[in-house]
Amino acid sequence: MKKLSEQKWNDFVEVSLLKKAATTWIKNANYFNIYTGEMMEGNIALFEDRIAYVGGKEPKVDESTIVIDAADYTLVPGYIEPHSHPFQIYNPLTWIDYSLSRGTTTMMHDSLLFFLNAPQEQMERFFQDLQDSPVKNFWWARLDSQTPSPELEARVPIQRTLQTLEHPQVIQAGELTAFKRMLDGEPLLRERMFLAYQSGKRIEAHNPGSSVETLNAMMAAGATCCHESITTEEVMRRLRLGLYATLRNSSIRPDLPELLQGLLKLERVPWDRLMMTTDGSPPFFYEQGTVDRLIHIALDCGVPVWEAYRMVTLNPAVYYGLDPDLGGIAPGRVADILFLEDLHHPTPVQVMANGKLVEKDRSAAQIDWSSYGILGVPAADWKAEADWFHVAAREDFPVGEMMNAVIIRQRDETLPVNDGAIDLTDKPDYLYVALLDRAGTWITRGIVKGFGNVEALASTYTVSQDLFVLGRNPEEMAAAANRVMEMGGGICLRENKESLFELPLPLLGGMSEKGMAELIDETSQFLRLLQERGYQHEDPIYSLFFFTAIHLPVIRFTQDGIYSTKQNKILVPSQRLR
Ligand SMILES: Nc1ncnc2[nH]cnc12
Repeated sequence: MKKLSEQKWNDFVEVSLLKKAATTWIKNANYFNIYTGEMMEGNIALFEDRIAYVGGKEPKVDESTIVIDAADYTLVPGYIEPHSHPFQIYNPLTWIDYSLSRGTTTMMHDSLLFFLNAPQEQMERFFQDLQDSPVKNFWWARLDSQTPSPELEARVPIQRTLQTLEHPQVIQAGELTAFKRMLDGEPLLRERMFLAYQSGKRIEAHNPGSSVETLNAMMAAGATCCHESITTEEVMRRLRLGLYATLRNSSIRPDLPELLQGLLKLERVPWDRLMMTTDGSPPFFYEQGTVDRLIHIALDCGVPVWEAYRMVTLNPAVYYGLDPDLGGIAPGRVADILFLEDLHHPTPVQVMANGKLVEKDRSAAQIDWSSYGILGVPAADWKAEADWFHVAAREDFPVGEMMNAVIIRQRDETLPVNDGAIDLTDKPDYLYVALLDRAGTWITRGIVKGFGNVEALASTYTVSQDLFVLGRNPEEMAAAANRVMEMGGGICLRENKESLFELPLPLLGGMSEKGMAELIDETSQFLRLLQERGYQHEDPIYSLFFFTAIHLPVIRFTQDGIYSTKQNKILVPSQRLR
Protein backbone atom coordinates (compact mmCIF):
# COMPACT_ATOMS: atom_id res chain seq x y z
CA MET A 1 0.00 0.00 0.00
CA LYS A 2 1.14 3.53 -0.76
CA LYS A 3 2.45 5.48 2.22
CA LEU A 4 1.50 9.09 2.95
CA SER A 5 3.99 11.86 2.38
CA GLU A 6 5.35 13.49 5.56
CA GLN A 7 3.09 16.52 5.12
CA LYS A 8 -0.01 14.39 4.62
CA TRP A 9 0.95 12.12 7.47
CA ASN A 10 1.23 15.14 9.79
CA ASP A 11 -2.18 16.40 8.66
CA PHE A 12 -3.59 12.94 9.16
CA VAL A 13 -2.30 12.80 12.73
CA GLU A 14 -3.75 16.27 13.41
CA VAL A 15 -7.19 15.13 12.23
CA SER A 16 -6.94 12.09 14.45
CA LEU A 17 -6.08 14.43 17.38
CA LEU A 18 -9.32 16.29 16.50
CA LYS A 19 -7.26 19.45 16.00
CA LYS A 20 -7.60 19.72 12.25
CA ALA A 21 -10.86 19.49 10.30
CA ALA A 22 -11.82 16.09 8.98
CA THR A 23 -12.42 15.91 5.24
CA THR A 24 -15.39 13.59 5.89
CA TRP A 25 -17.33 13.01 9.08
CA ILE A 26 -19.54 9.96 9.34
CA LYS A 27 -21.78 10.77 12.27
CA ASN A 28 -24.21 8.54 14.18
CA ALA A 29 -22.18 5.59 12.99
CA ASN A 30 -23.26 2.13 14.14
CA TYR A 31 -20.28 0.16 13.09
CA PHE A 32 -19.27 -3.45 13.43
CA ASN A 33 -15.96 -3.82 15.18
CA ILE A 34 -14.34 -6.62 13.20
CA TYR A 35 -11.55 -6.95 15.77
CA THR A 36 -13.82 -7.67 18.73
CA GLY A 37 -17.16 -8.61 17.21
CA GLU A 38 -18.95 -5.75 19.00
CA MET A 39 -21.47 -3.33 17.58
CA MET A 40 -20.22 0.18 18.36
CA GLU A 41 -21.65 3.66 18.13
CA GLY A 42 -19.77 6.84 17.47
CA ASN A 43 -18.10 9.04 14.93
CA ILE A 44 -15.75 8.22 12.12
CA ALA A 45 -13.51 11.01 10.88
CA LEU A 46 -11.64 10.73 7.59
CA PHE A 47 -8.69 12.52 6.22
CA GLU A 48 -8.99 12.07 2.48
CA ASP A 49 -9.03 8.33 1.79
CA ARG A 50 -8.07 7.19 5.30
CA ILE A 51 -9.81 6.77 8.62
CA ALA A 52 -8.20 9.16 11.12
CA TYR A 53 -10.46 8.71 14.13
CA VAL A 54 -13.09 6.28 15.38
CA GLY A 55 -14.72 6.99 18.74
CA GLY A 56 -17.23 8.89 20.81
CA LYS A 57 -15.94 12.41 20.23
CA GLU A 58 -17.00 14.66 17.38
CA PRO A 59 -14.25 15.59 14.95
CA LYS A 60 -13.25 19.11 14.12
CA VAL A 61 -15.06 20.25 10.98
CA ASP A 62 -14.95 23.19 8.60
CA GLU A 63 -17.01 24.34 5.65
CA SER A 64 -15.43 21.78 3.36
CA THR A 65 -16.04 18.77 5.62
CA ILE A 66 -18.47 16.34 4.04
CA VAL A 67 -20.93 15.19 6.69
CA ILE A 68 -22.67 11.86 6.28
CA ASP A 69 -25.38 10.84 8.71
CA ALA A 70 -25.19 7.06 9.01
CA ALA A 71 -27.94 6.68 11.65
CA ASP A 72 -30.03 4.42 9.43
CA TYR A 73 -27.24 1.99 8.61
CA THR A 74 -24.91 -0.61 10.00
CA LEU A 75 -21.35 -0.07 8.84
CA VAL A 76 -18.92 -2.88 8.06
CA PRO A 77 -15.48 -2.90 6.41
CA GLY A 78 -15.25 -3.32 2.63
CA TYR A 79 -15.04 -6.94 1.50
CA ILE A 80 -11.94 -8.65 0.16
CA GLU A 81 -12.02 -11.25 -2.66
CA PRO A 82 -8.79 -13.16 -2.08
CA HIS A 83 -8.93 -15.30 -5.22
CA SER A 84 -10.20 -13.64 -8.39
CA HIS A 85 -9.92 -14.78 -12.02
CA PRO A 86 -10.87 -11.50 -13.68
CA PHE A 87 -11.44 -12.79 -17.21
CA GLN A 88 -14.39 -15.20 -17.31
CA ILE A 89 -16.43 -13.65 -20.15
CA TYR A 90 -16.31 -10.34 -18.23
CA ASN A 91 -13.06 -8.41 -18.33
CA PRO A 92 -11.04 -7.10 -15.36
CA LEU A 93 -12.75 -3.68 -15.48
CA THR A 94 -16.34 -4.89 -15.67
CA TRP A 95 -15.62 -7.53 -13.04
CA ILE A 96 -14.04 -5.05 -10.63
CA ASP A 97 -16.86 -2.59 -11.20
CA TYR A 98 -19.60 -5.11 -10.49
CA SER A 99 -17.77 -6.47 -7.46
CA LEU A 100 -17.44 -2.94 -6.09
CA SER A 101 -21.17 -2.35 -6.43
CA ARG A 102 -21.68 -5.42 -4.20
CA GLY A 103 -19.21 -4.21 -1.57
CA THR A 104 -15.85 -5.68 -2.62
CA THR A 105 -13.20 -3.03 -2.22
CA THR A 106 -10.05 -5.17 -2.43
CA MET A 107 -9.28 -7.97 -4.89
CA MET A 108 -6.41 -10.36 -5.48
CA HIS A 109 -6.37 -11.25 -9.17
CA ASP A 110 -4.95 -14.00 -11.33
CA SER A 111 -2.67 -12.49 -13.99
CA LEU A 112 -2.82 -15.51 -16.31
CA LEU A 113 -4.47 -13.57 -19.07
CA PHE A 114 -1.66 -11.02 -19.18
CA PHE A 115 1.08 -13.60 -18.76
CA LEU A 116 -0.12 -15.45 -21.80
CA ASN A 117 -0.95 -12.52 -23.99
CA ALA A 118 0.74 -9.28 -23.06
CA PRO A 119 4.38 -8.33 -22.79
CA GLN A 120 5.62 -7.65 -19.25
CA GLU A 121 5.75 -3.89 -19.78
CA GLN A 122 2.10 -3.73 -20.86
CA MET A 123 1.01 -5.98 -18.02
CA GLU A 124 2.79 -3.80 -15.47
CA ARG A 125 1.31 -0.65 -17.01
CA PHE A 126 -2.13 -2.17 -16.63
CA PHE A 127 -1.41 -2.92 -12.95
CA GLN A 128 -0.25 0.65 -12.54
CA ASP A 129 -3.17 2.28 -14.35
CA LEU A 130 -5.65 0.26 -12.32
CA GLN A 131 -4.37 1.91 -9.17
CA ASP A 132 -6.70 4.84 -9.87
CA SER A 133 -9.65 2.51 -9.30
CA PRO A 134 -11.61 2.74 -6.03
CA VAL A 135 -10.85 -0.96 -5.64
CA LYS A 136 -7.44 -1.99 -4.32
CA ASN A 137 -6.21 -4.45 -6.94
CA PHE A 138 -3.40 -6.89 -6.22
CA TRP A 139 -2.08 -9.59 -8.53
CA TRP A 140 -0.64 -13.08 -8.49
CA ALA A 141 2.46 -14.23 -10.34
CA ARG A 142 1.35 -17.30 -12.21
CA LEU A 143 3.80 -20.22 -12.04
CA ASP A 144 2.21 -22.44 -14.70
CA SER A 145 0.01 -21.78 -17.69
CA GLN A 146 -2.32 -24.82 -17.49
CA THR A 147 -2.12 -24.93 -21.23
CA PRO A 148 -0.61 -27.64 -23.37
CA SER A 149 0.37 -25.07 -25.98
CA PRO A 150 4.17 -24.75 -26.16
CA GLU A 151 3.86 -21.33 -27.85
CA LEU A 152 1.81 -19.94 -24.97
CA GLU A 153 3.97 -21.62 -22.34
CA ALA A 154 7.09 -20.12 -23.92
CA ARG A 155 5.69 -16.65 -23.22
CA VAL A 156 6.35 -17.10 -19.51
CA PRO A 157 10.14 -17.26 -19.33
CA ILE A 158 11.74 -17.55 -15.94
CA GLN A 159 12.92 -13.96 -16.06
CA ARG A 160 9.34 -12.87 -16.34
CA THR A 161 8.28 -14.85 -13.30
CA LEU A 162 11.04 -13.16 -11.34
CA GLN A 163 10.16 -9.67 -12.53
CA THR A 164 6.51 -10.23 -11.76
CA LEU A 165 7.24 -11.56 -8.29
CA GLU A 166 9.22 -8.40 -7.57
CA HIS A 167 6.36 -6.09 -8.59
CA PRO A 168 4.87 -4.23 -5.60
CA GLN A 169 1.28 -4.92 -6.69
CA VAL A 170 2.00 -8.63 -6.90
CA ILE A 171 1.04 -10.08 -3.57
CA GLN A 172 1.41 -13.78 -4.13
CA ALA A 173 2.56 -16.54 -6.44
CA GLY A 174 0.31 -19.24 -7.84
CA GLU A 175 -2.09 -20.75 -8.00
CA LEU A 176 0.14 -23.71 -8.74
CA THR A 177 -2.11 -26.12 -10.64
CA ALA A 178 0.92 -28.10 -11.88
CA PHE A 179 1.86 -29.04 -8.32
CA LYS A 180 2.53 -32.65 -9.21
CA ARG A 181 5.00 -31.74 -11.94
CA MET A 182 6.72 -29.38 -9.50
CA LEU A 183 6.95 -32.03 -6.76
CA ASP A 184 8.10 -34.60 -9.33
CA GLY A 185 11.04 -32.33 -9.96
CA GLU A 186 10.31 -30.81 -13.38
CA PRO A 187 13.15 -28.27 -13.52
CA LEU A 188 11.25 -25.22 -14.80
CA LEU A 189 8.49 -25.61 -12.24
CA ARG A 190 10.96 -26.21 -9.43
CA GLU A 191 12.83 -23.10 -10.49
CA ARG A 192 9.70 -20.95 -10.58
CA MET A 193 8.53 -22.30 -7.22
CA PHE A 194 11.92 -21.57 -5.70
CA LEU A 195 11.72 -17.98 -6.90
CA ALA A 196 8.29 -17.70 -5.35
CA TYR A 197 9.59 -19.17 -2.10
CA GLN A 198 12.53 -16.78 -2.06
CA SER A 199 10.32 -13.78 -2.76
CA GLY A 200 8.75 -14.21 0.68
CA LYS A 201 5.31 -13.63 -0.81
CA ARG A 202 2.30 -15.80 -0.19
CA ILE A 203 2.02 -18.89 -2.38
CA GLU A 204 -1.41 -20.19 -3.31
CA ALA A 205 -1.52 -23.94 -3.77
CA HIS A 206 -4.02 -25.76 -5.94
CA ASN A 207 -4.09 -29.24 -4.44
CA PRO A 208 -7.41 -30.99 -4.98
CA GLY A 209 -7.64 -34.28 -3.11
CA SER A 210 -4.06 -34.11 -1.82
CA SER A 211 -2.89 -36.25 1.09
CA VAL A 212 -1.19 -34.99 4.26
CA GLU A 213 2.12 -36.08 2.71
CA THR A 214 1.63 -34.09 -0.49
CA LEU A 215 0.54 -31.05 1.50
CA ASN A 216 3.63 -31.41 3.69
CA ALA A 217 5.83 -31.26 0.60
CA MET A 218 3.91 -28.32 -0.81
CA MET A 219 4.37 -26.42 2.43
CA ALA A 220 8.05 -27.27 2.61
CA ALA A 221 8.26 -25.78 -0.89
CA GLY A 222 6.57 -22.61 0.35
CA ALA A 223 2.78 -22.94 -0.08
CA THR A 224 0.78 -20.91 2.43
CA CYS A 225 -2.88 -21.40 1.45
CA CYS A 226 -5.10 -23.70 -0.61
CA HIS A 227 -8.65 -23.14 -1.87
CA GLU A 228 -9.26 -26.66 -3.17
CA SER A 229 -10.96 -28.37 -0.19
CA ILE A 230 -14.23 -30.01 -1.12
CA THR A 231 -14.89 -31.67 2.24
CA THR A 232 -14.62 -30.49 5.83
CA GLU A 233 -11.95 -33.12 6.43
CA GLU A 234 -9.87 -31.54 3.64
CA VAL A 235 -10.29 -28.11 5.22
CA MET A 236 -9.10 -29.46 8.56
CA ARG A 237 -6.20 -31.33 6.93
CA ARG A 238 -4.94 -28.00 5.63
CA LEU A 239 -5.55 -26.07 8.85
CA ARG A 240 -3.85 -28.71 10.99
CA LEU A 241 -0.69 -28.40 8.94
CA GLY A 242 -0.72 -24.63 9.23
CA LEU A 243 -2.06 -23.73 5.80
CA TYR A 244 -4.78 -21.15 5.49
CA ALA A 245 -7.85 -22.59 3.79
CA THR A 246 -10.12 -20.61 1.49
CA LEU A 247 -13.65 -21.98 1.34
CA ARG A 248 -15.03 -21.91 -2.16
CA ASN A 249 -18.43 -21.28 -3.62
CA SER A 250 -18.07 -21.24 -7.37
CA SER A 251 -20.19 -22.27 -10.33
CA ILE A 252 -18.37 -25.57 -10.68
CA ARG A 253 -17.71 -26.12 -6.98
CA PRO A 254 -20.58 -24.61 -4.97
CA ASP A 255 -19.21 -26.27 -1.85
CA LEU A 256 -19.51 -23.51 0.71
CA PRO A 257 -22.72 -24.58 2.48
CA GLU A 258 -21.50 -28.14 2.96
CA LEU A 259 -18.06 -27.05 4.14
CA LEU A 260 -19.54 -24.62 6.65
CA GLN A 261 -22.12 -27.09 7.92
CA GLY A 262 -19.33 -29.60 8.48
CA LEU A 263 -17.16 -27.05 10.27
CA LEU A 264 -20.03 -25.99 12.49
CA LYS A 265 -20.30 -29.54 13.82
CA LEU A 266 -16.76 -29.35 15.21
CA GLU A 267 -16.12 -28.54 18.82
CA ARG A 268 -13.84 -25.65 17.89
CA VAL A 269 -13.47 -24.01 14.48
CA PRO A 270 -10.24 -22.15 13.71
CA TRP A 271 -12.18 -19.36 12.00
CA ASP A 272 -9.26 -16.96 11.87
CA ARG A 273 -7.43 -19.23 9.41
CA LEU A 274 -10.35 -19.30 6.96
CA MET A 275 -11.30 -17.11 4.02
CA MET A 276 -14.02 -17.40 1.36
CA THR A 277 -13.94 -17.02 -2.43
CA THR A 278 -16.13 -17.24 -5.53
CA ASP A 279 -13.11 -18.42 -7.58
CA GLY A 280 -13.81 -16.62 -10.86
CA SER A 281 -17.23 -17.93 -11.81
CA PRO A 282 -18.96 -16.88 -15.04
CA PRO A 283 -21.47 -14.00 -15.06
CA PHE A 284 -24.69 -16.00 -14.58
CA PHE A 285 -23.39 -17.22 -11.22
CA TYR A 286 -23.13 -13.68 -9.87
CA GLU A 287 -26.74 -12.63 -10.32
CA GLN A 288 -27.27 -12.77 -6.56
CA GLY A 289 -23.98 -11.20 -5.68
CA THR A 290 -20.28 -11.87 -5.28
CA VAL A 291 -18.57 -11.78 -1.87
CA ASP A 292 -21.79 -10.41 -0.33
CA ARG A 293 -23.46 -13.67 -1.36
CA LEU A 294 -20.79 -15.67 0.44
CA ILE A 295 -21.69 -13.88 3.67
CA HIS A 296 -25.38 -14.55 3.00
CA ILE A 297 -24.65 -18.23 2.61
CA ALA A 298 -22.50 -18.31 5.75
CA LEU A 299 -25.21 -16.59 7.80
CA ASP A 300 -27.87 -18.94 6.39
CA CYS A 301 -25.74 -21.89 7.47
CA GLY A 302 -25.62 -20.54 11.02
CA VAL A 303 -22.06 -19.21 11.03
CA PRO A 304 -21.75 -16.60 13.81
CA VAL A 305 -22.06 -13.10 12.36
CA TRP A 306 -18.59 -12.01 13.43
CA GLU A 307 -16.95 -15.01 11.76
CA ALA A 308 -18.98 -14.65 8.57
CA TYR A 309 -17.74 -11.09 8.10
CA ARG A 310 -14.23 -11.78 9.33
CA MET A 311 -13.63 -14.42 6.66
CA VAL A 312 -13.98 -11.78 3.93
CA THR A 313 -12.44 -8.77 5.67
CA LEU A 314 -9.92 -9.08 8.49
CA ASN A 315 -8.78 -12.64 7.79
CA PRO A 316 -7.65 -12.03 4.20
CA ALA A 317 -6.13 -8.70 5.25
CA VAL A 318 -4.08 -10.46 7.94
CA TYR A 319 -3.17 -13.33 5.63
CA TYR A 320 -1.80 -10.99 2.98
CA GLY A 321 -0.07 -8.77 5.54
CA LEU A 322 -2.37 -5.86 4.71
CA ASP A 323 -4.20 -5.48 8.01
CA PRO A 324 -2.48 -2.21 8.99
CA ASP A 325 -4.21 -0.72 5.94
CA LEU A 326 -7.26 -2.84 5.14
CA GLY A 327 -9.89 -5.10 6.58
CA GLY A 328 -11.40 -3.03 9.39
CA ILE A 329 -13.03 0.26 10.34
CA ALA A 330 -10.16 1.58 12.41
CA PRO A 331 -7.71 4.47 12.54
CA GLY A 332 -5.02 4.29 9.88
CA ARG A 333 -7.09 2.07 7.61
CA VAL A 334 -8.24 3.02 4.14
CA ALA A 335 -11.84 4.22 4.41
CA ASP A 336 -13.51 1.26 2.70
CA ILE A 337 -16.84 1.25 4.50
CA LEU A 338 -20.11 -0.45 3.55
CA PHE A 339 -23.46 0.94 4.58
CA LEU A 340 -25.77 -2.00 5.26
CA GLU A 341 -29.43 -2.20 6.21
CA ASP A 342 -28.22 -4.49 9.02
CA LEU A 343 -25.71 -7.30 9.51
CA HIS A 344 -28.14 -9.86 8.11
CA HIS A 345 -28.22 -8.03 4.77
CA PRO A 346 -24.59 -8.04 3.58
CA THR A 347 -25.38 -6.53 0.17
CA PRO A 348 -24.58 -2.85 0.74
CA VAL A 349 -27.06 -0.05 0.26
CA GLN A 350 -24.11 2.28 -0.25
CA VAL A 351 -20.41 1.64 -0.77
CA MET A 352 -17.59 3.91 0.32
CA ALA A 353 -14.19 3.13 -1.17
CA ASN A 354 -11.05 5.16 -0.52
CA GLY A 355 -13.18 7.56 1.52
CA LYS A 356 -15.58 8.38 -1.34
CA LEU A 357 -19.14 7.21 -1.78
CA VAL A 358 -19.31 5.13 -4.93
CA GLU A 359 -21.84 6.42 -7.43
CA LYS A 360 -24.63 3.99 -8.11
CA ASP A 361 -25.09 2.92 -11.74
CA ARG A 362 -21.59 4.02 -12.61
CA SER A 363 -20.30 2.18 -15.62
CA ALA A 364 -16.85 0.67 -15.88
CA ALA A 365 -14.22 2.88 -17.47
CA GLN A 366 -13.62 2.30 -21.17
CA ILE A 367 -10.03 1.69 -22.11
CA ASP A 368 -8.03 0.87 -25.18
CA TRP A 369 -7.31 -2.77 -24.43
CA SER A 370 -4.91 -3.10 -27.32
CA SER A 371 -2.53 -0.70 -25.59
CA TYR A 372 -2.19 -3.35 -22.87
CA GLY A 373 -1.59 -6.18 -25.32
CA ILE A 374 -5.17 -7.46 -25.12
CA LEU A 375 -6.13 -7.86 -28.76
CA GLY A 376 -8.96 -9.41 -30.75
CA VAL A 377 -8.95 -12.69 -32.63
CA PRO A 378 -7.41 -12.08 -36.06
CA ALA A 379 -9.68 -12.62 -39.09
CA ALA A 380 -9.46 -16.16 -40.45
CA ASP A 381 -8.09 -16.80 -43.93
CA TRP A 382 -9.73 -20.22 -43.89
CA LYS A 383 -13.22 -21.69 -43.75
CA ALA A 384 -14.09 -24.81 -41.78
CA GLU A 385 -15.84 -27.55 -43.74
CA ALA A 386 -18.12 -30.34 -42.57
CA ASP A 387 -15.59 -33.10 -43.20
CA TRP A 388 -13.16 -31.47 -40.75
CA PHE A 389 -15.45 -32.75 -38.02
CA HIS A 390 -15.70 -36.38 -39.10
CA VAL A 391 -13.88 -38.55 -36.58
CA ALA A 392 -11.95 -41.48 -38.07
CA ALA A 393 -13.22 -44.82 -36.74
CA ARG A 394 -10.99 -46.94 -34.57
CA GLU A 395 -11.51 -49.70 -32.07
CA ASP A 396 -11.72 -48.68 -28.44
CA PHE A 397 -11.95 -44.97 -29.14
CA PRO A 398 -11.05 -43.00 -25.97
CA VAL A 399 -14.40 -41.25 -25.53
CA GLY A 400 -14.35 -38.43 -22.99
CA GLU A 401 -17.22 -38.95 -20.55
CA MET A 402 -18.13 -35.88 -18.54
CA MET A 403 -18.39 -36.70 -14.85
CA ASN A 404 -19.20 -33.11 -13.99
CA ALA A 405 -18.74 -29.77 -15.75
CA VAL A 406 -14.96 -30.14 -16.00
CA ILE A 407 -13.83 -33.64 -15.03
CA ILE A 408 -13.79 -36.01 -17.99
CA ARG A 409 -13.08 -39.68 -17.60
CA GLN A 410 -11.77 -41.99 -20.28
CA ARG A 411 -14.24 -44.53 -21.61
CA ASP A 412 -12.87 -46.74 -24.38
CA GLU A 413 -15.65 -47.70 -26.77
CA THR A 414 -16.00 -49.14 -30.23
CA LEU A 415 -18.66 -46.93 -31.79
CA PRO A 416 -20.82 -47.44 -34.92
CA VAL A 417 -19.05 -46.64 -38.20
CA ASN A 418 -20.24 -45.27 -41.51
CA ASP A 419 -17.88 -44.86 -44.42
CA GLY A 420 -14.77 -45.03 -42.21
CA ALA A 421 -16.00 -42.40 -39.74
CA ILE A 422 -17.67 -42.73 -36.35
CA ASP A 423 -21.43 -42.39 -36.76
CA LEU A 424 -23.29 -41.06 -33.70
CA THR A 425 -26.78 -41.18 -35.25
CA ASP A 426 -27.99 -43.73 -32.71
CA LYS A 427 -26.00 -42.31 -29.80
CA PRO A 428 -27.91 -39.21 -28.72
CA ASP A 429 -25.77 -38.48 -25.64
CA TYR A 430 -22.53 -38.36 -27.68
CA LEU A 431 -21.03 -35.46 -29.60
CA TYR A 432 -18.24 -35.03 -32.11
CA VAL A 433 -15.71 -32.56 -30.79
CA ALA A 434 -12.75 -30.80 -32.34
CA LEU A 435 -10.05 -28.45 -31.18
CA LEU A 436 -8.39 -26.39 -33.88
CA ASP A 437 -6.07 -23.46 -33.77
CA ARG A 438 -7.27 -20.04 -34.76
CA ALA A 439 -5.00 -20.11 -37.80
CA GLY A 440 -6.70 -23.28 -39.02
CA THR A 441 -3.49 -25.29 -39.27
CA TRP A 442 -4.14 -28.33 -37.05
CA ILE A 443 -7.09 -30.18 -35.60
CA THR A 444 -7.66 -32.67 -32.76
CA ARG A 445 -10.82 -34.70 -33.18
CA GLY A 446 -12.62 -36.64 -30.49
CA ILE A 447 -15.90 -37.80 -29.01
CA VAL A 448 -17.51 -36.54 -25.82
CA LYS A 449 -20.36 -38.16 -23.90
CA GLY A 450 -22.56 -36.33 -21.43
CA PHE A 451 -22.56 -32.73 -22.64
CA GLY A 452 -26.14 -32.93 -23.95
CA ASN A 453 -27.64 -33.03 -27.40
CA VAL A 454 -26.52 -30.00 -29.40
CA GLU A 455 -26.35 -29.64 -33.14
CA ALA A 456 -23.35 -27.33 -33.09
CA LEU A 457 -21.51 -25.16 -30.60
CA ALA A 458 -18.23 -23.32 -31.16
CA SER A 459 -16.16 -21.29 -28.72
CA THR A 460 -12.91 -19.37 -28.70
CA TYR A 461 -13.29 -19.14 -24.93
CA THR A 462 -10.80 -21.91 -24.03
CA VAL A 463 -7.77 -22.06 -21.73
CA SER A 464 -5.48 -22.88 -24.66
CA GLN A 465 -7.00 -20.02 -26.70
CA ASP A 466 -7.82 -22.35 -29.59
CA LEU A 467 -11.25 -22.94 -31.11
CA PHE A 468 -13.33 -25.71 -29.58
CA VAL A 469 -16.26 -27.07 -31.58
CA LEU A 470 -18.76 -29.73 -30.58
CA GLY A 471 -22.03 -31.08 -31.89
CA ARG A 472 -23.90 -33.80 -33.72
CA ASN A 473 -24.09 -32.18 -37.12
CA PRO A 474 -20.73 -31.64 -38.89
CA GLU A 475 -22.25 -29.18 -41.43
CA GLU A 476 -23.53 -27.03 -38.61
CA MET A 477 -20.32 -27.43 -36.61
CA ALA A 478 -18.45 -25.94 -39.55
CA ALA A 479 -20.99 -23.11 -39.74
CA ALA A 480 -20.65 -22.41 -35.99
CA ALA A 481 -16.83 -22.40 -36.23
CA ASN A 482 -16.93 -20.03 -39.19
CA ARG A 483 -19.41 -17.75 -37.45
CA VAL A 484 -17.27 -17.49 -34.34
CA MET A 485 -14.25 -16.53 -36.43
CA GLU A 486 -16.35 -13.98 -38.35
CA MET A 487 -17.43 -12.45 -35.03
CA GLY A 488 -13.77 -11.99 -34.10
CA GLY A 489 -14.10 -14.58 -31.32
CA GLY A 490 -16.90 -15.68 -29.07
CA ILE A 491 -19.45 -18.43 -28.57
CA CYS A 492 -22.04 -19.55 -31.13
CA LEU A 493 -24.77 -22.19 -30.71
CA ARG A 494 -26.55 -23.27 -33.89
CA GLU A 495 -29.65 -25.29 -34.59
CA ASN A 496 -31.86 -25.78 -37.65
CA LYS A 497 -29.39 -23.91 -39.82
CA GLU A 498 -29.44 -20.74 -37.75
CA SER A 499 -27.73 -19.18 -34.78
CA LEU A 500 -29.67 -19.80 -31.59
CA PHE A 501 -27.20 -17.94 -29.42
CA GLU A 502 -24.22 -15.71 -30.14
CA LEU A 503 -21.91 -14.05 -27.66
CA PRO A 504 -19.10 -12.05 -29.28
CA LEU A 505 -15.93 -11.99 -27.16
CA PRO A 506 -13.78 -9.35 -28.83
CA LEU A 507 -11.01 -9.35 -26.22
CA LEU A 508 -8.73 -12.32 -26.92
CA GLY A 509 -11.80 -14.35 -27.89
CA GLY A 510 -12.50 -14.81 -24.19
CA MET A 511 -13.84 -11.54 -22.77
CA SER A 512 -16.61 -9.10 -23.55
CA GLU A 513 -16.71 -5.34 -23.07
CA LYS A 514 -20.39 -5.45 -22.10
CA GLY A 515 -21.40 -4.66 -18.54
CA MET A 516 -22.10 -7.39 -15.99
CA ALA A 517 -25.89 -7.01 -16.00
CA GLU A 518 -26.04 -7.74 -19.72
CA LEU A 519 -23.58 -10.61 -19.42
CA ILE A 520 -25.56 -12.12 -16.54
CA ASP A 521 -28.65 -12.15 -18.81
CA GLU A 522 -26.84 -13.52 -21.82
CA THR A 523 -24.92 -16.26 -20.02
CA SER A 524 -28.10 -17.26 -18.10
CA GLN A 525 -29.83 -17.63 -21.45
CA PHE A 526 -26.93 -19.76 -22.72
CA LEU A 527 -27.14 -21.99 -19.66
CA ARG A 528 -30.91 -22.38 -20.13
CA LEU A 529 -30.60 -23.23 -23.82
CA LEU A 530 -28.06 -25.92 -23.08
CA GLN A 531 -30.02 -27.31 -20.14
CA GLU A 532 -33.02 -27.60 -22.47
CA ARG A 533 -30.75 -29.65 -24.73
CA GLY A 534 -29.74 -32.07 -22.02
CA TYR A 535 -26.70 -30.38 -20.43
CA GLN A 536 -26.86 -31.61 -16.84
CA HIS A 537 -23.79 -30.16 -15.15
CA GLU A 538 -23.36 -26.88 -13.32
CA ASP A 539 -21.66 -24.73 -15.89
CA PRO A 540 -21.24 -25.13 -19.67
CA ILE A 541 -19.06 -22.02 -19.83
CA TYR A 542 -16.40 -23.62 -17.64
CA SER A 543 -16.82 -26.88 -19.58
CA LEU A 544 -15.83 -25.00 -22.74
CA PHE A 545 -12.99 -23.22 -20.96
CA PHE A 546 -11.44 -26.30 -19.40
CA PHE A 547 -11.76 -28.92 -22.19
CA THR A 548 -8.18 -27.89 -23.05
CA ALA A 549 -6.80 -27.45 -19.51
CA ILE A 550 -4.33 -30.12 -18.48
CA HIS A 551 -4.58 -29.67 -14.72
CA LEU A 552 -7.88 -31.55 -14.63
CA PRO A 553 -8.40 -35.29 -15.16
CA VAL A 554 -8.42 -37.29 -17.44
CA ILE A 555 -9.23 -36.75 -21.11
CA ARG A 556 -8.08 -33.34 -22.37
CA PHE A 557 -7.99 -31.90 -25.89
CA THR A 558 -4.64 -30.44 -26.87
CA GLN A 559 -2.64 -29.22 -29.81
CA ASP A 560 -0.90 -32.60 -29.95
CA GLY A 561 -4.08 -34.63 -29.77
CA ILE A 562 -6.37 -36.27 -27.21
CA TYR A 563 -4.29 -36.41 -24.05
CA SER A 564 -4.70 -38.58 -20.95
CA THR A 565 -3.50 -36.90 -17.76
CA LYS A 566 -3.47 -40.33 -16.10
CA GLN A 567 -1.17 -41.95 -18.63
CA ASN A 568 0.59 -38.70 -19.47
CA LYS A 569 0.41 -39.47 -23.18
CA ILE A 570 -1.38 -38.63 -26.38
CA LEU A 571 -4.05 -41.23 -27.14
CA VAL A 572 -5.14 -39.94 -30.56
CA PRO A 573 -2.81 -37.53 -32.32
CA SER A 574 -3.90 -34.26 -33.91
CA GLN A 575 -3.71 -33.78 -37.67
CA ARG A 576 -2.49 -31.02 -39.87
CA LEU A 577 -5.16 -29.15 -41.77
CA ARG A 578 -2.80 -27.24 -44.03
N1 LIG B 1 -7.30 -22.69 -12.53
C1 LIG B 1 -7.98 -21.73 -13.13
N2 LIG B 1 -7.48 -21.06 -14.18
C2 LIG B 1 -8.17 -20.10 -14.78
N3 LIG B 1 -9.36 -19.73 -14.39
C3 LIG B 1 -9.90 -20.36 -13.35
N4 LIG B 1 -11.04 -20.23 -12.73
C4 LIG B 1 -11.12 -21.11 -11.72
N5 LIG B 1 -10.01 -21.84 -11.67
C5 LIG B 1 -9.24 -21.38 -12.67
